[in-house]
Amino acid sequence: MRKLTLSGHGEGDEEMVERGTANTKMKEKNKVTSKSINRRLIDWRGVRGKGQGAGKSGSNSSSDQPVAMAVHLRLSAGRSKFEFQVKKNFANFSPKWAAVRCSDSAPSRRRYTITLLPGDGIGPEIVSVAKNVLELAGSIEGIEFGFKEMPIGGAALDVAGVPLPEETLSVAKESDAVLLGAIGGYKWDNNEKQLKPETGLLQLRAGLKVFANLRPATVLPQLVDASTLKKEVAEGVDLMVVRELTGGIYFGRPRGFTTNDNGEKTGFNTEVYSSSEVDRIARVGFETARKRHGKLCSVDKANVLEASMLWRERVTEISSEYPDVELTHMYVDNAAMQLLRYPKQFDTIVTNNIFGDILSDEASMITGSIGMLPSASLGESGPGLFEPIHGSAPDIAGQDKANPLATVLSVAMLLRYGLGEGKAAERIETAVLETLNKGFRTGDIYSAGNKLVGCKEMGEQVLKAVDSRVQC
Ligand SMILES: NC(=O)c1ccc[n+]([C@@H]2O[C@H](COP(=O)([O-])OP(=O)(O)OC[C@H]3O[C@@H](n4cnc5c(N)ncnc54)[C@H](O)[C@@H]3O)[C@@H](O)[C@H]2O)c1
Ligand SMILES: CC(C)[C@H](C(=O)O)[C@@H](O)C(=O)O
Repeated sequence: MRKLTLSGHGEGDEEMVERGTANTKMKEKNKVTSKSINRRLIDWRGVRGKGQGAGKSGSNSSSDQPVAMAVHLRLSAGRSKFEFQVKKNFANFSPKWAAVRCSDSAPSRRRYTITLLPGDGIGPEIVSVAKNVLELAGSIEGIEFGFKEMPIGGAALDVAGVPLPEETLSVAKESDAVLLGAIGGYKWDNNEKQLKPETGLLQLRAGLKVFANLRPATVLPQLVDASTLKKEVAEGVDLMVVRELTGGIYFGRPRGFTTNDNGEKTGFNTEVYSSSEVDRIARVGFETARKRHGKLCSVDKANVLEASMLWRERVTEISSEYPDVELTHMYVDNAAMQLLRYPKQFDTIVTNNIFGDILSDEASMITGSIGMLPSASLGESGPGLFEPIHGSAPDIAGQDKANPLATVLSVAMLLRYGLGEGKAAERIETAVLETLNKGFRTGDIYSAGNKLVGCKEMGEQVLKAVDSRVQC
């Protein structure tokens, strides 16, 4: 199988031809209807904290904790294939006191294969914590996991010479869900394009066809003081960025380097979207908004860019399928400003690949830290990809300073959206809130009066909180 390659040197390039052919095939394949999206993404419900009111659907968390996770979205029926390609001795991976419990009382045991991609920098530290939490919450709910750890990014470059070895992609494709830490680091920053860790991540997203990236940004009541915004601005913020993930300027052709008429080196990229690509992400945006508070803001740059003009045209067209959702449009420069001025005006934002990348990082700081924000990337079929939105944080790697909660919450998204295991997901989210209620804080979310802990200790505390809620 030939891998999708990402670098190029302009028109006529072989890789561009390959991409062009793929695009034509995609056009035929990607006639995504709201029915088919509903098949995969059903029952999205806003879950609000105490005193914040229920979501539009009227659902409330069953927990009595001040749950304020932005949106809970459940996948339809569980997976049908439970093959275990990988046999592992789970005892070696379990946290020291987390034995499998309640197995007799669990209605049925389910098994899933998870691909772990720790990656670089803080990636291995945070994935190790999240894996333990996943295993414990799963065991309590009668779920067994088979894990296969594979290299990606700089770690893969070091062992295999490429940022996404073919085996990593095929193992990921065969699994039920993929958990990624982060990729990248100083060591590989000056590598040529094809040999950058980031290229491996983009190849993974393209290979898994995960076009819809959900990035919830919720200001938890416990962390309102960690926000860099004033309390009255940050308090109660609960928004979801729906980012298109496999198109736009990240993947558009032509791209590359050339020399202009003055003999100067130039670099160029192409922002390109087809109608079907916009339509399918727009529908995910509308479905998300419909299950939250019924407000969708489409962010573009339609005053300047043709790709954004098409984006706005298609989103407006698709809105006729969702008369119950209030659609607004905003230019990205204004959206960046409005996020800081009055973030509570946003419910669901749908936007392209690059604007979503930037706006979700911006939104993360409203919540206190980028170390808190999880994400789920989903396609029409196949395994989802779950990762924190932050990077490999090389400045703190190996120092036990990383906040593992974004990855722990990504594991909750994996359970809910990737496997349809909502109870286990809720167990983890509640445990995170309890841990914060007890005052445990990593450095990035620390404020006076709380207990400063490292990555490992934070993980141990979340495990204790998961464990304390066992009811056999
Ligand atoms: N999905 C990914 O794997 C991903 C995402 C973004 C950046 N990157 C890569 O990561 C590398 C570093 O990029 P960057 O510095 O621009 O962004 P970054 O997100 O890695 O770090 C930005 C800042 O946030 C802090 N930070 C990030 N995550 C944290 C956590 N969990 N706990 C505490 N603090 C945290 C870092 O210490 C740093 O000060 C680059 O190679 C970049 O390409 C990877
Ligand atoms: C590392 C990079 C390729 C990636 C992106 O731009 O999508 C990152 O910023 C992210 O948000 O996951």
